[in-house]
Amino acid sequence: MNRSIRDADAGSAVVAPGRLRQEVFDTRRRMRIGGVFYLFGWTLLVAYSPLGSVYPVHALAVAAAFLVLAVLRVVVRPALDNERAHPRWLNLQWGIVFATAALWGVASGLVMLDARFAAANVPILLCTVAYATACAHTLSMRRGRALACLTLVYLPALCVTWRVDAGAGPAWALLVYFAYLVLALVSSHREYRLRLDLDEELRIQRDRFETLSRLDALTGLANRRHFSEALDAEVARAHVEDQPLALLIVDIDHFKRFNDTHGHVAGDLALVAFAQRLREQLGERGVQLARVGGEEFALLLPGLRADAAAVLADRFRVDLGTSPLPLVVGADAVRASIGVADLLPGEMGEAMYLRADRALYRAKAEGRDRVVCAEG
Ligand SMILES: Nc1nc2c(ncn2[C@@H]2O[C@H](COP(=O)(O)OP(=O)(O)OP(=O)(O)O)[C@@H](O)[C@H]2O)c(=O)[nH]1
Repeated sequence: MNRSIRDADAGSAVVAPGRLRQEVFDTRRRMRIGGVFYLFGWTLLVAYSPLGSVYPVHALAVAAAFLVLAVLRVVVRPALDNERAHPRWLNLQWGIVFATAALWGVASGLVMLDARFAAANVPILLCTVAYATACAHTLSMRRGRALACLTLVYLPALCVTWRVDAGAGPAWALLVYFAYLVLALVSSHREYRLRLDLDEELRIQRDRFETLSRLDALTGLANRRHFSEALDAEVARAHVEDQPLALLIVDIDHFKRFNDTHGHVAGDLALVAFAQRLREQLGERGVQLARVGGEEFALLLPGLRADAAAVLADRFRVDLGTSPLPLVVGADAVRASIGVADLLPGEMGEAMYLRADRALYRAKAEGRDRVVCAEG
């Protein structure tokens, strides 16, 4: 898991989509308003030194650049649903942040070098320390990039302080604080990665539970809950595309007797073998094969009318007799009754299911081991 962030830092796109999406979300949230503070800091040092009157055009140009960069941070939005655009957006956003940090570092360093603007030194140092601290704590999504930002903001002021201050005390203090910031960045990056790992683990668990909640544990087919949703979706699609849709409900005959005679375990194995036979013979034709009850299965057949679906169903039924399921020695061949319905104009999935179920009921009532089509 950790590899993905390292890869991302190296510019590779090998990052799990969920993680990348989260990183984009965090980057947006953490970087959005940061540019405004640089503009504020620059305004402060222009206001507290003669910089504005000595170099009015330069001072204004730098302020305009900070303003543009601050606005860009806000207006360049990520398309959260377009995962392929995420790496590009991240690079762009980091580019804006690098430009802001470099502009602050160079501009503030040059101002500090000029003795005429000494009054600006204290605001510059305070702002520099504040921005660097923010870099270390809020840009921890990418360690390397955040370190580069931190250095761009901090290093010019540190170097100039070292040069102009005879006692070097403030420079040492700045250096020690820089070391602290690097350590803080490393630690907050580790915590960030840990959080991503936990989030991803939770996402995987949630997806696993979601899948399990839609599966029948015994046969591995979809369960009734999943089938009901698929039925509604297929019915809606069939209506929109004006295509036929058939539904089979397949029920094993006298399964209680089978259980009573051969035991529940043999019954379970029979259900598994029955599901397997359905899968092999009808699974390819149907979009959705599910176990919807104890010994009851359902299958949707898009593009088929009831008569064509009944032909398939009867072939399956006859095959159960001619090629019995491989079951416990001595067990009679498992037989099944099948109800068939096709979609009527404007009909809802529930109503279609009810008609197929009634057809199945008739098949049972008429003696079992047969296919009956629903009345329209
Ligand atoms: N072994 C096993 N039996 C199950 C399972 N689920 C349901 N059954 C059994 O399936 C039987 C269904 O009985 P009935 O509803 O009377 O149906 P039937 O005996 O097949 O009779 P008809 O459907 O009318 O032909 C019951 O005995 C249930 O205990 C299961 O997961 N495993």
